[in-house]
This record gives sequence, structure tokens and C-alpha cells, in this order.
Amino acid sequence: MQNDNFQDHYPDELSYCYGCGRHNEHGLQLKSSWDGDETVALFQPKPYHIAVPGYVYGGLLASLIDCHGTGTASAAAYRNEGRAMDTAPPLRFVTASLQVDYLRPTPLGGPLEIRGKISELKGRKVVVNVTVSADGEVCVQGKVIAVQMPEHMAAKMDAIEPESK
Ligand SMILES: CCCCCCCC/C=C\CCCCCCCC(=O)SCCNC(=O)CCNC(=O)[C@H](O)C(C)(C)COP(=O)(O)OP(=O)(O)OC[C@H]1O[C@@H](n2cnc3c(N)ncnc32)[C@H](O)[C@@H]1OP(=O)(O)O
Repeated sequence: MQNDNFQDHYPDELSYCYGCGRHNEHGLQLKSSWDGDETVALFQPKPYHIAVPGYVYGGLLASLIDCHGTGTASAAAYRNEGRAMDTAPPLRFVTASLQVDYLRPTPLGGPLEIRGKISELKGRKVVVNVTVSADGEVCVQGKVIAVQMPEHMAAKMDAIEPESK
């Protein structure tokens, strides 16, 4: 089920994230969606996304976990309230903590599968466990603690011109 991407529901002014903003032409433009109670994203690394030749750069893998985790947090918060992601008031999440464990080298080749499982949803905080798999084998696991963005942060972003986002 890859047809209803969380990031496509982010408002325009919050769609410049390097990892997942659909308006960031230089970014990764990650797309995440529900698969039952889990979330999933596919990402095809480019030949230059390498650490050593043949293996994916760890910082990129951390970015994928970060954006899939915050996207999952947002989607889970909406689902918890029983409403669609494009309804008001918006539920916007930032990363409070990002923990990444590299279990084995991630081969550069076909698409990577990123999967998220919600382990906690309480108040303004959502904890998401994320895996990154290549060729069906988990190479990286991570934990994202996402916290609903404070209102004052949103007010500041509204004042930024799109060119500088
Ligand atoms: C800088 C601009 C970012 C804009 C992003 C807009 C998002 C809009 C949504 C969609 C668009 C696209 C989305 C892309 C997002 C991609 C990911 C990123 O790159 S985000 C950028 C990197 N992250 C930051 O810059 C956060 C900086 N930190 C903060 O602003 C605060 O520290 C914040 C909001 C994370 C928490 O501060 P408090 O004062 O609002 O919340 P308190 O009350 O302290 O904590 C709430 C709960 O969270 C836990 N918590 C907070 N920080 C924690 C930490 N570091 N580790 C573990 N738990 C933590 C606390 O223990 C508490 O949990 P208990 O309710 O008690 O269970």
C-alpha cells in the first residue's frame, strides 16, 4: 500500500525538509504510507550515496529513519484522533531523539525498505521503531522520539520566505 503518502499531506510551508519535503528539489523526497499497523517507505539510493564503494552512506540511512519516524509519528497522531492528515488543527512533529544502530553493511543496489512500528503514543510524544532492509535483510535499526512541534516554532516558520526554507 504505497498510494497515500503522509508527506503529500504536509502543508506547503512545511514541505522543504531535506529528507522528505516534496518541494525540496535537492532533497531525498521520502514517501511513507500505512501498511496495516506498520508504516513503510521505499527509497532507491543513488550511485553517489556511498560510504565506501558498494555500500550506502550511514548518514543517509539515519536521514531515512529520521523522516520515516517523524512522518509515522504524525500519521499515528492523526489516526489516534480518528481524522485525516489534511484536517485542522495540524499535528506537526519534530525529532527530539534519533538513535541508530548499524547491524551490517547496507549494500548499494535495489531499493531499501524502511519500516516503522509505533511503540508509544502519549501526550505530545510518539516513539517509533524503524528498520531499514536491503534484499529482505535488516541492515539498520533505529528509534525516533518525535515530539509535537511547539506553537512558537510554527509561528517563526510562517515568517520565513519560501526561497530561504
Ligand atoms: C528546526 C526546525 C524543524 C522544523 C520541522 C517542522 C516539522 C513540521 C512537520 C512536518 C514537516 C516535515 C517534518 C520533517 C521533520 C524531520 C525531522 C527533523 O529534522 S526535525 C529538526 C530537528 N529537531 C529539532 O530541531 C528539535 C529541537 N528540539 C526542540 O524543539 C524541543 O526540544 C522539543 C520540541 C523536541 C521538545 O521540547 P518541548 O519543550 O516541546 O517538550 P518537552 O515537554 O520537553 O518533552 C515532551 C516529551 O518528549 C520527551 N523528550 C523531549 N526531548 C527528548 C529527548 N531528546 N530524548 C528523549 N525524550 C525527549 C520528554 O521527556 C517528554 O516526554 P514525556 O511526555 O514526559 O513522556
